[in-house]
Amino acid sequence: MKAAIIGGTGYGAIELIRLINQHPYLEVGSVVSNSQAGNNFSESYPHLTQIIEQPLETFDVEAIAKNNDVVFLATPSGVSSNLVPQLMETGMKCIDLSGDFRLRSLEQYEAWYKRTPTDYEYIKQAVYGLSEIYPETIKTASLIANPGCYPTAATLGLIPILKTAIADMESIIIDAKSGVSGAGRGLSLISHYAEINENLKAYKLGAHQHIPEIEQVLSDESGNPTTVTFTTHLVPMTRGIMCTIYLKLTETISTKEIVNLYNEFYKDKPFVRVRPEGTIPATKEVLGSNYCDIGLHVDERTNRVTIISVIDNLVKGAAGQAIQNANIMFGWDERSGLNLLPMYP
Ligand SMILES: NC(=O)C1=CN([C@@H]2O[C@H](COP(=O)(O)OP(=O)(O)OC[C@H]3O[C@@H](n4cnc5c(N)ncnc54)[C@H](OP(=O)(O)O)[C@@H]3O)[C@@H](O)[C@H]2O)C=CC1
Ligand SMILES: CC(=O)N[C@@H](CCC(=O)OP(=O)(O)O)C(=O)O
Repeated sequence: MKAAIIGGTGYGAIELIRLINQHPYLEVGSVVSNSQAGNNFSESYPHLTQIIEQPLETFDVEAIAKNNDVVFLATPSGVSSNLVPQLMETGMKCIDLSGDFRLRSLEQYEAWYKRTPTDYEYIKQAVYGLSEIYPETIKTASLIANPGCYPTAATLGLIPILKTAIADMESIIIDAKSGVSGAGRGLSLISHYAEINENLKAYKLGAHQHIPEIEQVLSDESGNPTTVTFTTHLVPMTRGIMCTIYLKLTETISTKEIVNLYNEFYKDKPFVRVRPEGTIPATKEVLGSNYCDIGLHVDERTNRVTIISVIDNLVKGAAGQAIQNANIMFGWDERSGLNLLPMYP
């Protein structure tokens, strides 16, 4: 099956190509670029010389529909919302990595993304692609809103405990850190070498576009309107996200019991690894892989639990989860093309 990739020279696209290139049922089809159409792909990414040698194409809906079976959009928010309706009209299935189809409320989208939302018709059709939690709806979807990188790590870390009666729902704090590839390939002051090297920055306090996305998922999964305090930080590394999550417990429970609870919740989910009591995951332990690793610790003095959830932002946080969703949509083993050992060191 051929996969078209839009936003061809960005980091999400290049990661999709890496994964599709070794997928048993998918192959790289059209690679579409707004800025580099006509150039050879390996001019943008010389590390793929003699591996992906094909011209970057302009966005031509008919050609994409004729030559491909599925489309991955690795385009920014505000761009995907223009392209997806055109692609869907041809009957193609779309998996969108941007935030354009994730929020059910148009008002929330406008308020947090500061942009005009897409047509509600498409929001209604979009299925939120958190693979471990919504496999049944993903199976029948025509449009997947692939989750944001921070929301993937945060919600996978929180959902099992929110399903119990032991979580104080008003006490959730998510302290999140990302490597700079999370900001994409485009140049910006925040990720400029001299600005981020040997530096640690908090950003978008109380204003991050992932706040309503996290709250939407947690509200759905807990059955109660849920708010969170969510703070993002940029750290001087290339890949990786760590969410350190704190919440108060309403009952006494040991670390061992909570680890058991998470193990039970994720027992059939190959990409979530719950760490044994006493071991705490680090970003490097999931680097280049589709794993989300979760570590847990109950502080019996304060009756708070600390949850550490780590992913590679470009894999489980973007392209890897998009492939996992394609696997579920097309009825393949969800691990197809994703049997990647983390790269260490
Ligand atoms: N980086 C990450 O860790 C994650 C990213 N995402 C989301 O995935 C999407 C892609 O992100 P990422 O690859 O990192 O970003 P990049 O900035 O690296 O790439 C986005 C690409 O989209 C294309 N593009 C940019 N502006 C326009 C435009 N106006 N019209 C058409 N195409 C345009 C460009 O490629 P070209 O000129 O070749 O078309 C650009 O390289 C974004 O929506 C992002 O929010 C989601 C989760 C994690
Ligand atoms: C490090 C960094 O800058 N990360 C980005 C994540 C962007 C992203 O992937 O978000 P959407 O897909 O929701 O647009 C940020 O914090 O905005």
